[in-house]
Amino acid sequence: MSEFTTAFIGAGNMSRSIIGGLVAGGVDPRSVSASNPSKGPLEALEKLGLTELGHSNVEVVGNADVVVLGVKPKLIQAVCEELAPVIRDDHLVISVAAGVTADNIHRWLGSKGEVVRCMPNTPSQIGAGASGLYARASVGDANRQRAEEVMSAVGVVRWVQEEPLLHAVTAVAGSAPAYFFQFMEAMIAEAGRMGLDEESARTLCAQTCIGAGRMLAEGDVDAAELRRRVCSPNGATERAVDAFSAGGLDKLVSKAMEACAARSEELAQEFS
Ligand SMILES: NC(=O)C1=CN([C@@H]2O[C@H](COP(=O)(O)OP(=O)(O)OC[C@H]3O[C@@H](n4cnc5c(N)ncnc54)[C@H](OP(=O)(O)O)[C@@H]3O)[C@@H](O)[C@H]2O)C=CC1
Ligand SMILES: O=C(O)[C@@H]1CCC=N1
Repeated sequence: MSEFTTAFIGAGNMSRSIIGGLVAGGVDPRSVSASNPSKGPLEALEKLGLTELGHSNVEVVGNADVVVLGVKPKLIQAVCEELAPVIRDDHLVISVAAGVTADNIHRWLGSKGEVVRCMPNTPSQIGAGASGLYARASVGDANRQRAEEVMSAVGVVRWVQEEPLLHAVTAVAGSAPAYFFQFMEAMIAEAGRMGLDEESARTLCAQTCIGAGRMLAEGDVDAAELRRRVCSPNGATERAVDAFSAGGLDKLVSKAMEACAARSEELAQEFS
């Protein structure tokens, strides 16, 4: 990655995941700064080798080239207004907040900074993230490239040309690790009821999830065909897949993703 400095405002789950991924990927931790009101999250970052840590958002921005807004959506306006005096016109400001629009962020920053919205997910922490990016029309090529460079360092990136598509990115990637965790929780619990010890159930389940994900990501075969290849006619898998279909899995997934995207849209309205 090219040389630049990045300041994270808010050091909670998502910032920590991105910083963890950047550092694990070879970014010099001294080129990353972070601010947070409470000490706990900063102590976790100290363990990653970060030295520029503090409680003042303004001070932490210092001379950073890139500013990442990692606070909850309801705090974005206050944080932007606080940062407005130190944001330059050419600053790249990346917001990971769900919903909150790029135009609002730019306005709250005093109409300064080149604002890119990002919808990342927590697997960024291990370099296996999946992020959607959207840039305001005024963002120059250099900062578009830099935003992509930051997020590519922690996973795969896709640009969306229309901002509302970030709601879909939230539903399919930002929030989605939680769906898989919930699915795995249920699988591990059932494997336990069937008699497997917890460690074996967890290891076998997690590895199966990784393996299935990699087959889809790395091959040129679609998910439906990969599923069919596991289902021997009148075999064991078919019974499981039939049970999912009879239980309305497709509809349930649509309903869950629609609810997720709808909440993301609501956040955009609530914090405008
Ligand atoms: N978690 C996820 O999987 C994802 C989250 N996001 C987005 O990331 C953002 C952060 O979410 P997440 O990391 O989960 O939330 P967290 O609550 O884990 O982190 C938010 C952090 O912001 C800190 N904070 C509170 N007030 C301020 C302030 N005024 N200035 C600076 N920092 C402050 C909090 O500190 P303290 O605890 O001391 O109050 C906390 O550590 C949200 O906008 C969310 O929409 C996007 C994609 C995925
Ligand atoms: O739950 C949320 O609102 C955030 C956005 C995506 C993941 N976490």
